Amino acid sequence: MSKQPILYTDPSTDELAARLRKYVLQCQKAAFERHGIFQIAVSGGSLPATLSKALLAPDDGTLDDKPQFSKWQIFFADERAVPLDHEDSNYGLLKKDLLDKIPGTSGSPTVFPINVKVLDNTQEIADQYQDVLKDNFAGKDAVRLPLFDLIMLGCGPDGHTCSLFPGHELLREHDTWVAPIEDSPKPPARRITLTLPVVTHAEKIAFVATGGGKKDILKKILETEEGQGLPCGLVNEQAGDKLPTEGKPMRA
Ligand SMILES: O=C1O[C@H](COP(=O)(O)O)[C@@H](O)[C@H](O)[C@H]1O
Repeated sequence: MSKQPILYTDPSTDELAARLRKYVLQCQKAAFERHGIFQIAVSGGSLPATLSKALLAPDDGTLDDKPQFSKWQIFFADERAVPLDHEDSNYGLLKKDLLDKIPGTSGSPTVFPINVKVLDNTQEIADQYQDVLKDNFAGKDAVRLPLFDLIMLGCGPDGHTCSLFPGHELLREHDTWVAPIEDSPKPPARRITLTLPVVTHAEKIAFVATGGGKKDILKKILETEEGQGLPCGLVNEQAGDKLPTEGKPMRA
């Protein structure tokens, strides 16, 4: 059995949100100390709603730190090849659930959506998104892989994460940072995704999974050899000590 990731379980999304807030703010602090900005990648699915709950908690004066959104750069761990206002767009979801709700006084993050002018060409969307990453990660061509301060991931019921699906050839992609996928088993079929080496290279990685529907797949990922070969299992395996370590870990 491979080394286990640190796992936390919370009885409700409110408690999960509070824990996530604390964790994100720790990562923000560390990132500011390292380089003055906070560069993160986020997933779609259920994550934006949880993130919104975590980050937009009302300020009752008891919180010791706040998100300093004006120093945040937000990229997408994966995105679907659809217009940004389409219901399947991960950007659209983040905008609706989080970005549109950030109070004006909190500052605005810099957000990097895909270029919708090239929507018909998935390879071109991926190539241009990779260029966006190259432009925003110091050293540019000299950098082997972009170093996100934090990547927040979802876990699909089949064990997929980003748009990396079980058994798909993209799991073996090591030459590019951002790859197109034309045959996603979960609609829509055309998407782009960060590749596994980019995800596992991040300074910190957090899976955020909510709801009883995730119980079986999490058990499989954490407790079976088959599960370790699923995309979420591969991230766990390769990410090592990048997973959250603060607090008291619990088994599901
Ligand atoms: O298709 C996708 O699904 C995963 C998992 O979504 P969830 O609703 O089960 O949290 C998501 O992380 C990914 O970004 C999205 O494109």
